[in-house]
Amino acid sequence: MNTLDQAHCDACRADAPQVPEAELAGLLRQIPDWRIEVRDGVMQLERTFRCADFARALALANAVGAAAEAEGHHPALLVEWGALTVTWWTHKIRGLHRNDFIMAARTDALAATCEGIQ
Ligand SMILES: C[C@H](O)[C@H](O)[C@H]1CNC2=NC(N)=NC(=O)C2=N1
Repeated sequence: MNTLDQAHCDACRADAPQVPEAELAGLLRQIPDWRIEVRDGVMQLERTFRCADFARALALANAVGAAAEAEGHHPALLVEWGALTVTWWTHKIRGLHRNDFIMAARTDALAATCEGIQ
């Protein structure tokens, strides 16, 4: 079975189902460094990466942005000196889709290739 970071996003439709509660725990176990945030009733996946400086936070943001463009699924990115906060959710369904877990795993894989990122 494909691991999450090797999977690709489905084109997400407005009537796509959110990840069922029963599947959340299993998916979260594959991205243990991410946390669930709920904002305006919308469940989101979020992780802050410690970076050596602003340039490395920006470099990781650009790498995640390129992956997002390739997959047609986009995060919120907060770039700060020394940190990048990445937040994934599916706007169309105002919640979490499997795509968000795929892209969180892909974000971890990208961060692992960037030096100066923890
Ligand atoms: C038209 C475009 O493909 C869609 O609006 C995509 C773009 N990227 C997206 N990204 C995220 N996170 N959620 C979406 O619903 C979404 N929709």
